[in-house]
Amino acid sequence: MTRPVDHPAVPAPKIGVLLINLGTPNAPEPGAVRLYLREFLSDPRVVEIPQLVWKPILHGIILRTRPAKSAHAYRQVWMEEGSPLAVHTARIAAALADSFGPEAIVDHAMRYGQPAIAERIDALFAMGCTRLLIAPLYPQYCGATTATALDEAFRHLRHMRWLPAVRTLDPYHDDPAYIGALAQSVRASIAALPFAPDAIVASFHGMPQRTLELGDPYHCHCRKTARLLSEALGRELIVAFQSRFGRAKWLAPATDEVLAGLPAKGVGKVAILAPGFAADCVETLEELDIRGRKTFLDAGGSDFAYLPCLNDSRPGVEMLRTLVGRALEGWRPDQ
Ligand SMILES: C=CC1=C(C)c2cc3[nH]c(cc4nc(cc5[nH]c(cc1n2)c(C)c5CCC(=O)O)C(CCC(=O)O)=C4C)c(C)c3C=C
Ligand SMILES: [Fe+2]
Ligand SMILES: [Fe+2]
Repeated sequence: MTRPVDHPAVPAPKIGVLLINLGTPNAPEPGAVRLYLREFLSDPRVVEIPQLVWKPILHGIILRTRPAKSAHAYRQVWMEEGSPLAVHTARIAAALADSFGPEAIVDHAMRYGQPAIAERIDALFAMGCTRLLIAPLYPQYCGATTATALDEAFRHLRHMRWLPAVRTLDPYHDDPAYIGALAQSVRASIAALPFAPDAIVASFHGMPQRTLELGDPYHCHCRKTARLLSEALGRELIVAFQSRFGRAKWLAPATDEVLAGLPAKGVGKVAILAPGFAADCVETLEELDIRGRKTFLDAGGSDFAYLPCLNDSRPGVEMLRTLVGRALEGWRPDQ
């Protein structure tokens, strides 16, 4: 009879915190943008029309025309270190690095492109993490963002023999820590402006109206964020939805139409923020700060300010420290 062998000393469990954002091209060039769009727009969580109908449109039209147009947009906002979304997401992860004790490793991944979710889960596991918090950096839940990030993580976990214990970060659209961070950030940005805005616009990324009708909570989450932020600021916010894509009806009102209509309503000075984006990216910096500004000024507005996302600002990082810290409760021996 063989005697059971004692298991070698098991080290204290380590925690991996994996922040996930959307992903972005490697370069502001049509080829790199095409690769990125092909992966992103082939995801059935993002484009919810039958693949048999969608694939010929994607490959026959979109991927032939959009990469050059989008590359132009990316070029205008590209930073020395890379795409703004990648740069800000990496900075957020770096700022959180030592926040949860020596047993926790903070890392980041992208749903599309690099660093890939599978690769970072493997790296965390190789570093000894037997507990994993998957944290999609989307305050408002949407199938097209939150769910697909989680899908991808679980798809990879399926192949692992020895699974870590897994938790996921809740959407945080109505969390007082998030609303407080937004309010603090907006107040500070507005105090630094050379003008007092007549109106503040909260612009969220849009999605098809049909997705709302199918039961996705994203629209309700956006509305609730805006209501709570408006209460915290003690002033009205105009809610709008940007980044319309394709021919279907998207959530209304559209940000560009709202901006074009404000001067005729007596709003000459406007400030705009994008509370649904954890990090500034092409959608905020090019679509709002460059194109939105032009739309508003061309329509007769006199002053326009784009208020930056939370990024790795002090209130933004403090907010994530609170949310992630709470999600790790009971896992950290130092608590
Ligand atoms: C923040 C939430 C987001 C939702 C909801 C969302 C839905 C969604 N997006 C598209 C199509 C595109 N989005 C693009 C860029 C983009 N989208 C988000 C976030 C959400 N998208 C971010 C953070 C970014 C920026 C990426 C970057 O590299 O900086 C693009 C690519 C840019 C372009 O070509 O215009 C497309 C296309 C759909 C169809 C969709 C559906 C619900
Ligand atoms: Fe998008
Ligand atoms: Fe856009």
